[in-house]
Amino acid sequence: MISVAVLGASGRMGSHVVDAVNGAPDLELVAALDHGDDIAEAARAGAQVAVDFTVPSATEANVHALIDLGIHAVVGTTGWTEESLLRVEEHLRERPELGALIAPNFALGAVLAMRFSAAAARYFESVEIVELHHPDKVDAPSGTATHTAQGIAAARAAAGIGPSPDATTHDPDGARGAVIDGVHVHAVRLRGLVAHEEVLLGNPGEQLTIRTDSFDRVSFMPGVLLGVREVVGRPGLAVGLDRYMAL
Ligand SMILES: NC(=O)c1ccc[n+]([C@@H]2O[C@H](COP(=O)([O-])OP(=O)(O)OC[C@H]3O[C@@H](n4cnc5c(N)ncnc54)[C@H](O)[C@@H]3O)[C@@H](O)[C@H]2O)c1
Ligand SMILES: O=C(O)C1=N[C@H](C(=O)O)CCC1
Repeated sequence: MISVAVLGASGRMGSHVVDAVNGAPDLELVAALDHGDDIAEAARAGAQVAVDFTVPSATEANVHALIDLGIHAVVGTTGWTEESLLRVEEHLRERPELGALIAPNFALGAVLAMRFSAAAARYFESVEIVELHHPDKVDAPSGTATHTAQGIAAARAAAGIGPSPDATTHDPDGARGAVIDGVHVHAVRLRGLVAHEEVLLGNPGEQLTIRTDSFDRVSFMPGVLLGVREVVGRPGLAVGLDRYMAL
């Protein structure tokens, strides 16, 4: 039995995680904490793993606190940077028995879409990303789109491919979107959506579209539970659920 605490337990994702943990025969929910609660309560309750679905401004501090408390971390909250990930990696070296999984998207379809996009990237001249989410989301572009762009850019760089062609010289209103590692990312916020992403890859005369849709937050739960079960045996930092999957 793995004892689990949930941080952000009252939120859209956290409340689903509470239900998923309660429904798993091999997991026990020992703490459901939200804003204003003392994170040390997770340790007092005996948590081995804490799942963090909070806010980008709080998640890094939560992970450092969990490491100090001797608790493995499974993190879905977005907003991570190369620098904040490095700080966690360094902190974990002080506690070599602990693991932390930080994953921008736990939906299996999204994990595969990120992998497929990186695999396809070297074969296409042009690539752009459109991410589409519910309008209550506080961050843009999405963590998933950022991670997807980084994977695509790394694959293109490794293959010696230059930037996507783009003749734009006049764009005073930013219509070409954000640019992450050279990849244009467009963010849509629309009532009715949950979490969606399209990767558009173009060549002369052809297009490949890789699309993933989460229609319901239950789609993230198998990945979260996989992370909880695996993190206890995988010390160090892992970024992306694919690190725990045999892909
Ligand atoms: N990785 C994934 O698969 C995935 C999926 C969906 C959402 N997300 C990300 O998860 C995060 C949460 O999304 P959401 O839709 O559940 O947001 P939400 O606003 O519904 O929930 C966030 C919760 O965190 C609480 N909170 C804020 N600061 C806290 C703190 N310091 N300690 C404990 N709780 C705190 C809030 O009170 C709230 O209840 C976002 O960053 C989002 O992008 C990731
Ligand atoms: O609903 C959100 O917020 C989501 N956030 C993640 C992201 O930013 O990529 C994952 C999808 C849902």
